[in-house]
Amino acid sequence: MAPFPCSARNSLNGSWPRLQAHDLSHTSNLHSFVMASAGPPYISAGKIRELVSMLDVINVVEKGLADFSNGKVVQPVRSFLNTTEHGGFLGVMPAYCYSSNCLATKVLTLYTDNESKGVPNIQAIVVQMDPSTGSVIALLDGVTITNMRTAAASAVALKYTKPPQSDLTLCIVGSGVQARAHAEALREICSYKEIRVWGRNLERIQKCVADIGGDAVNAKPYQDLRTACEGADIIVTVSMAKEPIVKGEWLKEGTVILSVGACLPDWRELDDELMNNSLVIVDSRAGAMKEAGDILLSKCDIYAEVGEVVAKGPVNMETARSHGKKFILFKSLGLAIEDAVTGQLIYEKFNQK
Ligand SMILES: NC(=O)C1=CN([C@@H]2O[C@H](COP(=O)(O)OP(=O)(O)OC[C@H]3O[C@@H](n4cnc5c(N)ncnc54)[C@H](O)[C@@H]3O)[C@@H](O)[C@H]2O)C=CC1
Ligand SMILES: O=C(O)C1=NCCCC1
Repeated sequence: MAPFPCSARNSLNGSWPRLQAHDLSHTSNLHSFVMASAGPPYISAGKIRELVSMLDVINVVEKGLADFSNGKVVQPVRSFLNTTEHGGFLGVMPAYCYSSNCLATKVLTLYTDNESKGVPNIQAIVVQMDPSTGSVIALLDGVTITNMRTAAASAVALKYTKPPQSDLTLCIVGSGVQARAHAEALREICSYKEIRVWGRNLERIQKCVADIGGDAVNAKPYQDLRTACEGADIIVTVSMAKEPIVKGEWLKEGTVILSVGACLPDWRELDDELMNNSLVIVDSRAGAMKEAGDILLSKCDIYAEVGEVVAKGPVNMETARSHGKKFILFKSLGLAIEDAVTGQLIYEKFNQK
């Protein structure tokens, strides 16, 4: 049955009035009563971190990506509108998947210089619905979900492309929110002899290094980007750059690049040499052909979707070399299904408590 009696919601203004006595006759369980009287729960950042681990999120995102590439997900390429006068964007990201029993939409805003205003550059809310009725079952903190599922998607890509050696050097390009989330998620997949963190501002790099775990995880600050990239086995780019900042000529053969920034068609983080020498794996071909500036402007080829790689098995440098490539690169743009499966997992754990 629906999680709340029809009469509990005011159909004119969509508000959630308090339960009326006569509604109880339609209400057969406590869950329905609570939903009807208080409206859908809001699951906060702190609660989300209590309910799910990064590994939990990596596991559901891996299945979500495989389902996506297998045609089991209904999801349009997201739509972005510009708030031109304020230099920002609003994005809407709906997804439905029968096999993961999830229906959700994320609404997000992307601004690039909110720091001076004391708010994050990316803000979001996830609206989770019951696929069988369309009823809203929860509102969830979308910033935490975005941080965790984005880093989880990169972790899935790394799981299927990781270099064979055991003591790896990870270079993180950017020292913001995603830098921290990626340090956490990528440590679930490999161990590192050094984690290099590059940024433009020493104080912020040092803060990021400390937040990641400092000496305990061999994290070190780097102020020169070329030095940070040279010799790295894995490079994750999580900056707000709009021009290419990482150059292919700096990298050693066999480097795995997880490219997370530059999510708009005229934004870049990586130069043409890097893109054209990489075996490129994307989260969504359709998304990449609309939004990925590094792919569109370098005119590089796309090898596969990461969900196809999950289904078929790991890709290594032998595959890359057989395609005439020196690097393996995952281009992440962010998919609504990643939010939907993560939101559903959090909602289910919330209800088990
Ligand atoms: N693929 C995906 O699913 C997602 C991608 N993103 C992208 O990841 C990137 C990082 O996001 P957050 O960590 O949340 O942002 P943030 O604002 O917390 O951090 C951005 C970092 O980039 C640096 N930066 C800003 N302008 C730069 C420039 N011109 N050159 C070099 N560095 C610059 C900042 O100093 C900061 O260290 C953004 O490009 C964002 O759009 C974010 C969420 C999801
Ligand atoms: O998928 C997301 O969420 C985002 N992708 C690109 C940048 C803004 C957030």
